[in-house]
Parts: sequence; C-alpha cells; structure tokens
Amino acid sequence: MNIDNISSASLIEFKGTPCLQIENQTASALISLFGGHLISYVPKNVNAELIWLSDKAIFNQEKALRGGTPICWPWFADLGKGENLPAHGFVRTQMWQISDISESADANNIQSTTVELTPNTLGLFNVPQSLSLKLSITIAKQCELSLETTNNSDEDVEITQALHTYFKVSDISQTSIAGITTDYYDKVTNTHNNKLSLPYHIEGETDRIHPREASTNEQIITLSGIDGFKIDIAQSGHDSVIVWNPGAEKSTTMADMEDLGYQTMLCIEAGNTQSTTIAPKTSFTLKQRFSAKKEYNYGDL
Ligand SMILES: O=P(O)(O)OC[C@H]1O[C@@H](O)[C@H](O)[C@@H](O)[C@@H]1O
Repeated sequence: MNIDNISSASLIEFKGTPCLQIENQTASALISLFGGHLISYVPKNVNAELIWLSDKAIFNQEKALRGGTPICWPWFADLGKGENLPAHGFVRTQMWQISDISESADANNIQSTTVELTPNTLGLFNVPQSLSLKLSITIAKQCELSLETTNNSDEDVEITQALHTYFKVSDISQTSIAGITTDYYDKVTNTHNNKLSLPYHIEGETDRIHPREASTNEQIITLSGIDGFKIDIAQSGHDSVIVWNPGAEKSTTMADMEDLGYQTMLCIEAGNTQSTTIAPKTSFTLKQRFSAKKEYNYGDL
C-alpha cells in the first residue's frame, strides 16, 4: 500500500527487516512488518521507551522477535490442536502487509496515526481459511493494539490468542503491579488456584495466568517503580492476564535474551487462554492500550 501521503509514517529497514516508522506530535513508534510486531513506542509526554526489545533479538525473518508485542494467534502457547505446532501460533513468524493507514486529530487538534495490518498467510496447520485477522495499531498519547478475528464461515470457530507485550522497566525487583488480584494458574509449578500476595512484585521466574477481574469491562493494570513514571495498561476482550518474566536462570538458557535481560522487562499479556468461540459471520476483538504518566515526588511540586 502507498503511504506517501501519510506524513507521520515512513517505511524503513531496521536490522534488515522492513518496518513502519511513525513519528507524530504525540509519540513515535516502530512496527516490524515481520510479525505485525510493535517493537518501539515512545510517548512524548515522558520521552521514554515503554517497550522492551532484547538486544539479542534475532532479526532473520524466521524466528519470532524477542520483545515488543508478539501476536499470538490462533492459539496461545501450546494450546493449538495437533502435534508439533509452533508455540503461540503462526502469525508472529510471517510477513504482514499494511492494509490501511490514516491520520486524524482530536478536538484539541492532537494528532494520531492508525495503521491496519494483515498477515500474508492464514489457514496454516489446518486452521480454517475462512478466519481472517486484522491488527490495528494507533500511535498517539496512548498506544492501542486491537486484534480483530472474523469468522466468515457458517460454523463456530474456536481460538486462543494473546497480545504478548514486553514492557520495559528500570529494575524488575523494584517494579510493582496493581490491578491484578485474582488467584492464578502457575505454569512454572503447574499448580492451580494460587493465592496472590499483594502488593504484586516479581520474585524469580514468573509465568502466571490470572483470570480477568470479573467486575470490569476494561481491566486497568498499572506498573510502577519505573524511573519517574507509571505505565497504565487497559485491556478488554480478554479472559486472562498472563504475567511472564523468565528470571535469572532461564534467561541464560535463551539464545535471544541477554543473561541480565530479565531485570528490565515484564510481560503483561491480554489473552484468551480459554477457548473463545466465534460464531459464524461475526468478529471478536482483543485490545490492549497503554500510556505513561509522570510520577511526581513532593520535592517536584
Ligand atoms: O519463548 P516464547 O515462545 O516467545 O514464549 C515466551 C513465554 O510466553 C508466555 O506467554 C508463556 O506463558 C511462557 O510460558 C513462555 O515461555
């Protein structure tokens, strides 16, 4: 698609991979067309990177990128039906194309840029061809990712999925998470109904699936303890929040992660880990939106 008339967007190569760079009045961002994968988001109000990308991420257009927002679809982790399926589905490891891009301004004339992306190939691994997928990313004071699955067939289709965002934190041992309170399934110990001790801090390898908070349409999760600002994450359409940090030992076994990489990242994922049924001729949307706000000390006032 021709993006020449969109002044806030340009196509560039980053580490040999085609990417869409967005720079507008409120933020800048980088989206890899391999994976339809957000790899950078810098809102101007804090002028800091919110997204963690591994220095050792492998940009060979085959392996999923370590960091950013991998799109896990049409299954999360190993929940695909069948033998020898790739973890987290097959769209994070293929090229996507830009299907639409637009700029708009709100009532205060604050600019935003929205890009729509679609994966090049669907219907792999016996997944029905009749499913279609569209990712919209809006870059503004907030970054919004919206993943819409449409079932064009005459039968129900079941999927699992996740927007698997790696947030950049200054020091994982000082980071706290608010807005998640539910008992969790611990993937590290394979145990259910674990009680959370609050405040929520990460201590060692963490791989948890929390059912979403029942009483909210949109679940708001706040990360604090980051140098000078907080990150607010709003999620909807999800049934679970996945919290993942590989911890010290596992980091050293991962080829695309620095040994100390775990100290500056935290995955907060909007997911559907229970089977989600999409009725014929309907669409289902999973969303995650995030922004940063400055934290003031009394001394600053
Ligand atoms: O290494 P991958 O396939 O990108 O997955 C990273 C992690 O993704 C998380 O969503 C899973 O809960 C973890 O179990 C997994 O280790």
